[in-house]
Amino acid sequence: MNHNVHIIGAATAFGQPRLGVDFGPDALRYAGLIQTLKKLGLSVTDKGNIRGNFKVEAGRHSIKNDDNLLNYDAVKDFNTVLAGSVDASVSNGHFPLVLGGDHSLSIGSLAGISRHYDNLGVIWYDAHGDLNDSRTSPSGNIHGMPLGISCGLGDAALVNLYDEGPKVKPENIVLVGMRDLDEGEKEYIRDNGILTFTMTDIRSKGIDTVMKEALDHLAGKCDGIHLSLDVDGLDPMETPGTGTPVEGGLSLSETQLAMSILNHSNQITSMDLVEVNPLLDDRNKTAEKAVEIAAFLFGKKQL
Ligand SMILES: NC(=[NH2+])NCCC[C@H](N)C(=O)O
Ligand SMILES: [Mn+2]
Ligand SMILES: [Mn+2]
Repeated sequence: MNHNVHIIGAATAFGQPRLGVDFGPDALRYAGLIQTLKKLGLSVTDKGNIRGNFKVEAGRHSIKNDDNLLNYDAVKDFNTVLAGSVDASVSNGHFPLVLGGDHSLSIGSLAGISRHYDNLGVIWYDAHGDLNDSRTSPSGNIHGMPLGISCGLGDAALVNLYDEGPKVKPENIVLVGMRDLDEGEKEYIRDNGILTFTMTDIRSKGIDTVMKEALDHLAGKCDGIHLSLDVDGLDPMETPGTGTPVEGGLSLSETQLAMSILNHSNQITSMDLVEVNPLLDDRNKTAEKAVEIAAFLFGKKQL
C-alpha cells in the first residue's frame, strides 16, 4: 500500500440535517489519527479542512430544492472543491484519506479519484447502500445518494460533477454490512447485479470469507480500489456518534479483521472515513474506534 498519506478533512454536514458531523475531521485528529498513522511508519501530511468557499449560514442548512434535494447547491459547491483536492493528492502520488463529514462527500472524492483509474473498484462498508436518487429517497438527504450519483443515477449536475459522466461501474462495486436498504436501492442492486453482503450474509459466512470474496470480485479487473467506510456500518454499541445508526451491525473486532485482510491484499488506493458526529458521541469513542479502523487498514496488528 502507498505509505504517503494525505489527510483531507471534508468538514461538511450538508448531506443530511444533523449538525456536528462537520466536526468529524477534527474529532478524528483529536482521537490521535495522525500520530497513530505515523507510528505505523507512514509519511502523513495533514492538508487541513475543506469547507468550500461558503459558510454555514443560519437557515441555509435546511433548504430543499425543487427536486427535494437538501442543501443541493452547498453539496455541489463543496464536492467540486473536494474533488480538486483529492485529484491533486493522487496526481502527486499520495494516498488520499478523506475524513468526514457526512457521506455526500464521496461524490467529490470519487470524482477526484476516478479520473486516475480505468476501472476503479469500490468497497462500500456501511449499513446503507447510499444508492438513492431524489425519486427513491425517503429523506431528500444527499448522504443517502453518493454511490448512486457516482454510478450515474439522478441529478445531472451531480452526476457530471468535476468530470462528465458516471465515475464508477456497478460491476466494480461491493457493498458490505447492508441492513437498511430502501426499496429503490434494492431494485437498483438487483437490476445491476451489484455484489452485496448483507449482515445476514456476514453472519452466515463470516467477515473473513466476505472480504476475500469482495477482493476476488474486484482483483483482476480493477486498477485501484477505493474503500468508503461509514462508521454506521459498525453496530451503534461500538460507534454511537453517528446520525443514522442501525442495530445489528459489525463489531470493532470484525472490522479490524476486515481491514487486515484489505491491508494484506495491498490493493486499497484511497479511503473515505465518514459520518463521525462528535455531538452525538459518547466521549469521542466513535472517533477513537475510527482511528483504530484506519490503523488496521494501514497494517496495525495485535501482536
Ligand atoms: N450515509 C448515510 N448514513 N446514509 C443514510 C441514508 C439513509 C436513507 N437510506 C436515506 O436515503 O435517507
Ligand atoms: Mn450509513
Ligand atoms: Mn453511508
